[in-house]
Amino acid sequence: MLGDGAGPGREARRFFSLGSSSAAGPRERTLQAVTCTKDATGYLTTKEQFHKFLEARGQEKLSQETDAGDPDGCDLAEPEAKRIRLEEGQVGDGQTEEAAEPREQPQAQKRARGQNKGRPHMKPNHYDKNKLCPSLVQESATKCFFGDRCRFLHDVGRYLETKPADLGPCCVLFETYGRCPYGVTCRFAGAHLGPEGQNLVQREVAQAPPVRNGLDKALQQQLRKRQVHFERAEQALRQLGKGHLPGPIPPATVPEGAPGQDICDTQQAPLGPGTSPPPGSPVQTCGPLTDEDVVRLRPCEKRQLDINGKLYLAPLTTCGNLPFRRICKRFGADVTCGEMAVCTNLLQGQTSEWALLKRHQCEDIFGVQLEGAFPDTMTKCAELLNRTIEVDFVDINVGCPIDLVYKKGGGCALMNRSAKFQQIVRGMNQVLDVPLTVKIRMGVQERVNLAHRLLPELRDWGAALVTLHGRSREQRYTKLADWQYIEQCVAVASPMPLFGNGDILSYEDANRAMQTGVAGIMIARGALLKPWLFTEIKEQRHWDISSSERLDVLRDFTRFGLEHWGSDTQGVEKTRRFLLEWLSFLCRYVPVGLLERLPQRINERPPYYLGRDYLETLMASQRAADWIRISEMLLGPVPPKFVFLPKHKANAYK
Ligand SMILES: Cc1cc2nc3c(=O)[nH]c(=O)nc-3n(C[C@H](O)[C@H](O)[C@H](O)COP(=O)(O)O)c2cc1C
Repeated sequence: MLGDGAGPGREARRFFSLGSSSAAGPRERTLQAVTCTKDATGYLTTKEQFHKFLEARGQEKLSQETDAGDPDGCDLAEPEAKRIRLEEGQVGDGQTEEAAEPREQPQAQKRARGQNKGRPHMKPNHYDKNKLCPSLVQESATKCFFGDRCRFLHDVGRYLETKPADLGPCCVLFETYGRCPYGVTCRFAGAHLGPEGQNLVQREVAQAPPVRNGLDKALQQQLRKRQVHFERAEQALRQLGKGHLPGPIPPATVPEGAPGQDICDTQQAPLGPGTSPPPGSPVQTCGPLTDEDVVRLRPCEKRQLDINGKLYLAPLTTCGNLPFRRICKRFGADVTCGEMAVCTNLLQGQTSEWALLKRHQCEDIFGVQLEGAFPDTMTKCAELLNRTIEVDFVDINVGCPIDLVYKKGGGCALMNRSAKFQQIVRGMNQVLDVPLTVKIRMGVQERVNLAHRLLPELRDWGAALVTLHGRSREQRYTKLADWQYIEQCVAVASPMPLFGNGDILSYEDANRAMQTGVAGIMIARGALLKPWLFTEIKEQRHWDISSSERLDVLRDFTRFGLEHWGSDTQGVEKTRRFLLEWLSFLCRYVPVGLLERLPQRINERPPYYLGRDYLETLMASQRAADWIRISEMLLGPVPPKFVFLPKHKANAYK
């Protein structure tokens, strides 16, 4: 029996078997506690007993349960009214599908799906009423433009009187870059403030900025004023409107019949008005011409995406943020993708949407994912991204089940709108210099599979790769992914590579998946439950990771988070919220050493169990208050009146 070794929490050791309940079919096997160590309270099978036991051991009682997590044609243009805004962190797929729907019905009447509605919404500045004016923090800023009307403090002394205590002696930004841009507002400011309160600079910032794909302020202005021209997109859309099915337009367009004529590299071209030369005038060059400039690219000459056999970390709204992806990269993820971005929000220059495109330098094969329902906005957005960001591929989310997206014809709905779907794929493909990939589901309704019919079409439309999530929209996470169907689809997609996605939580799952003939696998919840899964797959082993090693992983996440979101109060609290969202999934991991039979399966619901030490027990708790406690170990005490309810019902097993 595994997990039988001695350890500090020996008396609390539990063993679990992966038995099938008599009523359940082979697919609905549950995790069952088969052995419990007794203490005065008897078998620790209930929450109350579990708490009593902890109390008896002198451990602090785990906090009370919150209600977090219930266990369980030719028209190419997007109508203005249909433009949508997803709330920050709303999922593009997965379990929070109703998060943005209007509340027409009382909560009780609705089917409990995988998201927590009515979450307390905190404004970002909620914690920092006594904020210091940025003009006093930013080194480049000289004076406050708002003068007397500025609502922030201008007296550093007064600010310091109310500023909460430092959270630690070391500032990650100061340590990494030799200076902390948050200066006196940093929650670790003691590490870099001089005797007179001046912000110290240790050394010059030598390395290139690690995060790419930021939104340039000038471009944002132009987007907001709708001054950006989309020449390639418009050309592509014109052709599509006429019923032509064109191939990709080369990055630098050459007027017909004028080979060798001067051209302007669109990558370098300014984006605003006046960027296009007046009609009839020769197109200007920005540098010497290459052969590629003067010869049209054929589809086969587009940049290729060769990720066969690689481990692909799925796009994960809210949870798949840049700090989390850095963690997964360190554990061996090969391919990463940004969280789903709404194309209309990108076209409007929304800062929060553009933040989803950011790429860390460790992300060597990186793509971004777009959601949209109309060829014009999707094609324009593709052109915009082609000119402005560094990516290896662009993915379209045609698996998104959320009603808000679906009802507007996006996400999964595109699988039933093949004319629009085709125009989107062809239009985007035409303006992108990087490969276009598509993520789909089996279909929309449970017993009406569409993927096998769409895959040959997607191949003809020019998709470089498709990922198939082996479930329908209707199914959500209620049943296991259908890998048999994925296997059938491999042949029809060929020679286009097909990645398979669904339920991979161990190297055995990964091996089985690869045996279906897919080009590679995409991992979503498996990475949230145990980001070291990538190592397990690569090293073909189960890793009985200790609770202190897991805490180190979380510590790294908070360091990456502070680097990414900032080390001032706002950055700390943002890091905490994303950590808490992740913890709502992490708690589902059952340590290898406690399992009687390996491996853990993703649809198995772990019972209440005791870990081999206090931390392991705490990490297994499904209570938001215990996740908060873990966050406090890493980021200090939460602000007064802090509340947290996860967006995703991570434990929505069915
Ligand atoms: C929290 C969460 C967020 C997700 N966000 C996205 C997303 O933004 N885009 C997307 O295509 N799929 C998204 N998905 C779906 C996953 O990428 C994946 O297709 C699905 O979870 C099945 O894979 P799994 O069984 O490995 O979890 C999300 C899933 C979860 C659990």
